[in-house]
Amino acid sequence: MAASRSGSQRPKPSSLPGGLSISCPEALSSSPYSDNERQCFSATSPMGQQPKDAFKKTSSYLLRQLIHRYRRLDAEETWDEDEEEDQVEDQDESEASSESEIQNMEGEFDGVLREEVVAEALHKLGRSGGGTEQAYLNVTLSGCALVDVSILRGYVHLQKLDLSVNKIEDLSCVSGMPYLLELNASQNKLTTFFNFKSPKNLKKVDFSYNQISEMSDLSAYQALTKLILDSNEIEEIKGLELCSNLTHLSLAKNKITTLNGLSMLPIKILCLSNNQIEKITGLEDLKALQIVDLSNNQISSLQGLENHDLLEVLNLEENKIAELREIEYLENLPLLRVLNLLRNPIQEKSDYWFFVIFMLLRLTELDHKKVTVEEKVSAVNKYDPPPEVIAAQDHLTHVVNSMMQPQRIFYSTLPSLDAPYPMLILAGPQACGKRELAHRLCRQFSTYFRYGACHTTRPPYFGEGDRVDYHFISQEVYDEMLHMGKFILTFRYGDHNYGLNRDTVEGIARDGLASCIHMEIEGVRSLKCSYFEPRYILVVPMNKTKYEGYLRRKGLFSRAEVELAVSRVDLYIKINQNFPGYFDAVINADDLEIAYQKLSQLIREYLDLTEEPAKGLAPTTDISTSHLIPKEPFRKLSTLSSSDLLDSTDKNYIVKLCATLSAKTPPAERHSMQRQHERAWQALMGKTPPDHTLLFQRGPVRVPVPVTSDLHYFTKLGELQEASEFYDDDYAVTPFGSYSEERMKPGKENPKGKDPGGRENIALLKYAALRQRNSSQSEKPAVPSICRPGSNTKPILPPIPQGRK
Ligand SMILES: Nc1ncnc2c1ncn2[C@@H]1O[C@H](COP(=O)(O)OP(=O)(O)OP(=O)(O)O)[C@@H](O)[C@H]1O
Repeated sequence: MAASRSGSQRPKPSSLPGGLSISCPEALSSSPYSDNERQCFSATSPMGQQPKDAFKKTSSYLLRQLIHRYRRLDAEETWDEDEEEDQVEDQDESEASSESEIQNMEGEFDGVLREEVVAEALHKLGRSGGGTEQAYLNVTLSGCALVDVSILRGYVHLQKLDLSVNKIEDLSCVSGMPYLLELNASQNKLTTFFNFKSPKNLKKVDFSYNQISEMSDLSAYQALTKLILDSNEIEEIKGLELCSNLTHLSLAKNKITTLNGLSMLPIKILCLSNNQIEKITGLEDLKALQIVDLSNNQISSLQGLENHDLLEVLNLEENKIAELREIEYLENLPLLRVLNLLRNPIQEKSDYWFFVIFMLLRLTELDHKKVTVEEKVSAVNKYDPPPEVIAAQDHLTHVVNSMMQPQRIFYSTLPSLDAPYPMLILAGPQACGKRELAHRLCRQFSTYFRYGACHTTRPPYFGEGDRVDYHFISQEVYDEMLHMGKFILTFRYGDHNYGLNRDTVEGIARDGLASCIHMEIEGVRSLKCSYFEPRYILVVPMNKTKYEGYLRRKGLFSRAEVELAVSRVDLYIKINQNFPGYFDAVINADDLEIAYQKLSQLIREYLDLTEEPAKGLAPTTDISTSHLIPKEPFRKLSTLSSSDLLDSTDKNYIVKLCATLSAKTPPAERHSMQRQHERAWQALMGKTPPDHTLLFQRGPVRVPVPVTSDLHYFTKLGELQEASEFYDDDYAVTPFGSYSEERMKPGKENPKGKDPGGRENIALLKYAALRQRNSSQSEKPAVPSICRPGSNTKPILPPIPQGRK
């Protein structure tokens, strides 16, 4: 018998008692032996020919064992770790009921493990630890109501021992198992901790759901990799110092208050949920931590987690974390992907969700919810918006603020067939000389440009003139202007606000001049969101050392201001490199004189002031403009060649393209726009049109209309011409304004006597019929109102023509 134990060999019955197979047929089919094993066993074991009466004695134990196993298999199908507690309860109930069943069948069980039961529970035949024999390596005796398992002491080849869900108080039998690798003694009645001589290679131990109250020295268990001690009564972590292979430690549902005794361990998975921990101290040296569960504790700060670079999953559900700033401790954890902060006071913060996502952009799951890309983008836009978003927000603010004020027509928005209102923007870092360049340019080309002084809250430097360089205003005035929608764009630089006032541009536009303004890149970005389409010239010092020296010598700026300005040089150069065409031209500001010559040359080209088109940007010495013959205030872009259009680096491609396309606008459309333009100017000059609409007027206006029947001209803007097409004169009289319904009747004579035979009326009827047909075929065109209500009110803003926003 001793030989059979030491070999972990068990007798294999050739047949089971008949009564057993009838009462529990599934138990037989769930027997762990394969045919192969059986053959193997009978071939190697001297116990293979066990006498039949031995089984009669043990049949009741086998029955117990099989019923337990049957129930366990049944329960395993629905096993879920999250429901562990419930399962344990169910299992307890199941144990109790199976126990009573058995007791009913065979009387009281004394809890002593017998050899026959072990024989049935052995499985996994393999080479023994010594490598010399075939032996059963595993035994599963879970849920057998065992109290005394001392018989196992002789099973020296066991590698895996499952004694879970029993009533065991003493595990000293394990001392006789030198090859044991895994021990599951969960759900027993153990009060002592590892009270057996250490199996040298013991790796995984589960002592959960026992009554252990103290951890003892485990220095003998150096091979230990996984230790589960959940649901005990442990108050202090200790004895683990020499467990140099321990990677998984679980001490959930104990009475631990501090995280001591864990230093220098290679723990990757640490579970300390449902304890009484208040501070995360003592984890500093656990550099391998990957998964940490500290849920259901009393933790109020995340301090102590900031250096765990390998941390991937962190569960802090149901703690006392209240402040958003606590998230900063997790900010630099590069691998953190899953975080649970449910049921913490921090959840009540209004910014909680997006703030945490923003701080921990690598998260894939927060509070059991997947973090989407859209949420990450929103979080970034909220807390650290990219420059484009800042510019869009700035633009939006000014549009909304200005829309809330009474509307009026702007000179700078007047429709034009050729190009939008001309503006020149000099962009570059602070004090690079762009302001001086702008002033010189406006002096030289004073019939074309005027300097547009921005508003600023900064005090003037010595020598600066109010309204000459800036409009110097107080913060209160600035705020007031902002709320009144006065600005086209604003920008905060250093401690001061800057803004481009719409009235500044309007004043210059009213005088028929182009605006020349200098600003930083933020202003450029915001302006690019608007309908303005200026030319942007980048003025940037290429020699940073020289630039820095110049700033220092100026004596106006603090060290930090100088550093900021110099650092922005690279920003400008980078933008110019990364976004070709972002600036229409770039001028090196290292030498301001050369820079000005280049600028002036460029402007003459733009204005088409030279007889010969400029070849390159070689500096010119004579910059007097008296000999120049300006053809037009701004060169007609529609005359540009296709090579001009392809050259998008130094000219505004879109403007040229639109201008070229506009050259192909049908004549009727052009006439309509001309009329619009004319009307808008009249309105600006204070002349209120007699009718509300710009297109249909009462007074006859002579408009050249080509004779054609092409219905293509039936556009909203060309409605006037639609009707005119039914006349064959070159010049038609716009009819609607002076026609009453009475006049529309066929046969009625034109009061001016110009329509013999009612041709005009017929034309109008045809037109009405065509409009009707047109409206039923496509989108509904607005039927021209002959007399709109409220026609004596102020004119509305004219629509912005194609090519503009
Ligand atoms: N409305 C604006 N939007 C954006 N940037 C602006 C605006 N107004 C001024 N700036 C820029 O803010 C920066 C700081 O202005 P500051 O008056 O201190 O410098 P500056 O002496 O005018 O510089 P520079 O001589 O290069 O024009 C300058 O680069 C200026 O061009």
